[in-house]
Amino acid sequence: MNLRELSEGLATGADDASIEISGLTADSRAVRPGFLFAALAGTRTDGARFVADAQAAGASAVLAAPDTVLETSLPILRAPDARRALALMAARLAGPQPDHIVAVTGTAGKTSVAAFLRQIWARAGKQAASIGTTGLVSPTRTEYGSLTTPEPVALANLLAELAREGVTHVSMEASSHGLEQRRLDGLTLRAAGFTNLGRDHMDYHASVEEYFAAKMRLFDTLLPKGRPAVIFADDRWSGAAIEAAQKAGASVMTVGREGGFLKLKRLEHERRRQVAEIEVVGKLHRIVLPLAGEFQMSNALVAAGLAIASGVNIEDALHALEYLEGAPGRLELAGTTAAGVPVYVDYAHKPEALENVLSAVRPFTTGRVIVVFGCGGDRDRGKRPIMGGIATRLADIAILTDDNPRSEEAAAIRAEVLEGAPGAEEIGDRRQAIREAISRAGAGDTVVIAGKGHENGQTIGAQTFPFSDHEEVRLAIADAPR
Ligand SMILES: CC(=O)N[C@H]1[C@@H](OP(=O)(O)OP(=O)(O)OC[C@H]2O[C@@H](n3ccc(=O)[nH]c3=O)[C@H](O)[C@@H]2O)O[C@H](CO)[C@@H](O)[C@@H]1O[C@H](C)C(=O)N[C@@H](C)C(=O)N[C@H](CCC(=O)O)C(=O)O
Ligand SMILES: Nc1ncnc2c1ncn2[C@@H]1O[C@H](COP(=O)(O)OP(=O)(O)OP(=O)(O)O)[C@@H](O)[C@H]1O
Ligand SMILES: N[C@H](CCC[C@H](N)C(=O)O)C(=O)O
Ligand SMILES: [Mg+2]
Repeated sequence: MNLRELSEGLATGADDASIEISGLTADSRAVRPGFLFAALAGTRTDGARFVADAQAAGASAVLAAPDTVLETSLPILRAPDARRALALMAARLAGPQPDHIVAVTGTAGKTSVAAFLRQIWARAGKQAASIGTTGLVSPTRTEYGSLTTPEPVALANLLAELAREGVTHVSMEASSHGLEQRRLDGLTLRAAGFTNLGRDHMDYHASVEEYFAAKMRLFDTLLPKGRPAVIFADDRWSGAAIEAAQKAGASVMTVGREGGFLKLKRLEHERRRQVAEIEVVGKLHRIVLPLAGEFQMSNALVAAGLAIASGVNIEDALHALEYLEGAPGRLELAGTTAAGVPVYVDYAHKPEALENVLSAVRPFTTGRVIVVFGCGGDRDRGKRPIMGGIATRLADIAILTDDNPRSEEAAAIRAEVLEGAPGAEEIGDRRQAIREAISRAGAGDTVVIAGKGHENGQTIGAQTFPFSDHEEVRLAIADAPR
């Protein structure tokens, strides 16, 4: 595609039809001959500093914001919102995307909703894929991912590839970083969803209001007017989300106990399943959800709402809930000890998630709830004592351990968690902590290993060492004295 076709209506300043553009990137290190390099200001540095590198690597043009100072002989494209222009150009260059793309945002539940929606679609006979924290799952492949919302160029290429492979339905996670950084701006959404808002990423967003506003970009900027916004109705932020979506001209469908479209009338918890009565347009449906934890019922309702919003009929969408499999590492039963103690692995690495998962196991625990938890380094520090408080308040035994310390001193992270968790025991070595929890558990107890979920490595300093909570649980159970 030439520079004129690529930039028409998106950026100005250079529209040379004789320049062929072979690819796009915002990273000078990824530039190949014929690429357009987007020089973007970031959180640590400014892409403008790397224009010479990009040119040396063969870049044919540069895209930048109006006020970015650039020293280069390359043609320069300017756009008021250069990140958005990059996403739109990436989509234009990559080619057609699947017809039905649905994105879900919220502090917790995105991965689960995206996975559930893919499963509902698949059961309805659609060629469906999901993209998010746990990677890509499509009818033909499963790939581990590193970001919750991939970067715009990678995302546009992946979507075009999926479309070529025959995928028609894609569910995606929209993280607040992804929304704020315009990673999803090149997508045309059929519908969008909201689960809840809690504390997270206060290192990145200046305030909760700003964090919420970033999430609302999904409705006010990305979702075409008149399309369905499926909103979980029982959260503290539901009212504000409904208002934002309505203001943006979306067709709002609410789900949950307070839901107007899918209304949860009754819910009975069993150890490994829940029985729900859901009212839809005046009719009551009885559903057995084969997953534990009320939050999974909430996620299932959002997913069913989105499936219906994207064309699945009501009966089929609700019936599909009876076959749902949890996303990997989301309140996932990783093993059962000789004494019959269930050991769950869960990705709770933020306050509300930890609170929810510990509350979810309480109803079917006759003995003690034992939790192994920690906090990652180079992330929101404010959540550390809060999570410490939740663990000691809601578990009978709280064992504090390391998550991914990244560049931080692990002991210093633990010290910050301990400020809010005076009663917690401290075992830095995660493997040891898991073994200790399992060896102490007796009949009637429940063990929760929180924080890392599906992750298959532990990042200490700049290195990631192979580590799986699932594997450690299995080994600990196998080695435990009977
Ligand atoms: C904090 C954050 O979100 N950073 C993202 C952001 O980087 P940035 O623009 O701030 O990067 P920067 O280092 O300041 O560099 C500025 C620019 O110079 C460019 N550069 C830099 C060096 C060089 O040699 N050449 C060059 O061109 C960079 O490519 C960049 O475009 O934009 C980059 C390009 O899109 C992202 O890769 C990067 O994500 C990093 C990898 C990251 O870890 N992000 C995490 C926090 C994240 O996005 N998480 C969310 C949410 C997770 C959750 O909800 O729990 C996710 O969606 O995964
Ligand atoms: N609807 C919900 N309400 C509260 N907590 C939830 C909900 N859904 C999931 N959780 C908790 O949050 C954890 C992460 O769930 P999930 O991966 O589905 O969310 P996410 O929004 O994708 O999170 P992340 O941004 O970390 O990828 C779960 O392991 C569980 O502890
Ligand atoms: N997408 C999240 C994952 C956190 C996972 C947790 N195990 C941690 O390391 O804090 C983030 O980058 O903040
Ligand atoms: Mg996720």
